[in-house]
Amino acid sequence: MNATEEFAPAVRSILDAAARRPVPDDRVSVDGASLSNALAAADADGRVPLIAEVKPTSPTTEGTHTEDPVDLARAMVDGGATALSVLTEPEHFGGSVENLERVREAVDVPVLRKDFLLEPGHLDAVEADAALVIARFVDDVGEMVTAARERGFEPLVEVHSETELETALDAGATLVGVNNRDLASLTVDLGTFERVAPRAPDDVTLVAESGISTPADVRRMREAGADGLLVGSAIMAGEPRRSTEELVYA
Ligand SMILES: O=C(O)c1ccccc1NCC(=O)[C@H](O)[C@H](O)COP(=O)(O)O
Repeated sequence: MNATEEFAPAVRSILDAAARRPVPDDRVSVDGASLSNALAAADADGRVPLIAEVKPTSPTTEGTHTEDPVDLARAMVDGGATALSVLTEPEHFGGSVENLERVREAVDVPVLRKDFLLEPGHLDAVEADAALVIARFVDDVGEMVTAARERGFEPLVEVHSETELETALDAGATLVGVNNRDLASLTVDLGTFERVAPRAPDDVTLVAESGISTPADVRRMREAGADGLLVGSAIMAGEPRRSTEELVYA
């Protein structure tokens, strides 16, 4: 991992909390549904392949959404979401492994575990279909990609720069998220995806993450090559079914 001094204080706090998390004794083994196949199927159906995020709060969100995560998840799926992302980080995002378990039980779409996983043992806290691996935060991306696949998760490797993209590809990632949010400063710039995406080979499934809030943003990311979009705040801020629909049929 890069020196943590370069990150915003909120991100340093997230990483400190993640490092303190206990590692479960038993290894998870799951027969996860393929997130990348689901994104491709939605695209073939003429829908925007959208991963809607159950995100109760965050360091850049005011207040906390207290609705039942299962109600939110069902509304997002009814609105046309191809897959869901569920925050499991408790201290800064109001998430939990219980939220993920309940949501995955209630819906019939792939569910991504959204958390700050620093070592293979952190993957063992809960079953999911896919797990986020943030290239900037792990010492060995290849080790995390292998560990995720060994457990049956599809790894979504998140990058923010061309260099991190190279690291992800060298690690064998086939599903890559380009985060428009700079985790050093927490600023969002959709130009990040536009800059990084052209460097990825065609056979990699590319997800544009963060800062997407309008149908125009959706079209912009799709034109830049996004095979999928990950949207949290904009959906949580509105009525979740309607705000999902607005983006899925952009
Ligand atoms: O969202 C934050 O405030 C945040 C702060 C610090 C580290 C990570 C953060 N977000 C993680 C995410 O990746 C987003 O939840 C996800 O991409 C959705 O973004 P958005 O649609 O902008 O809510």
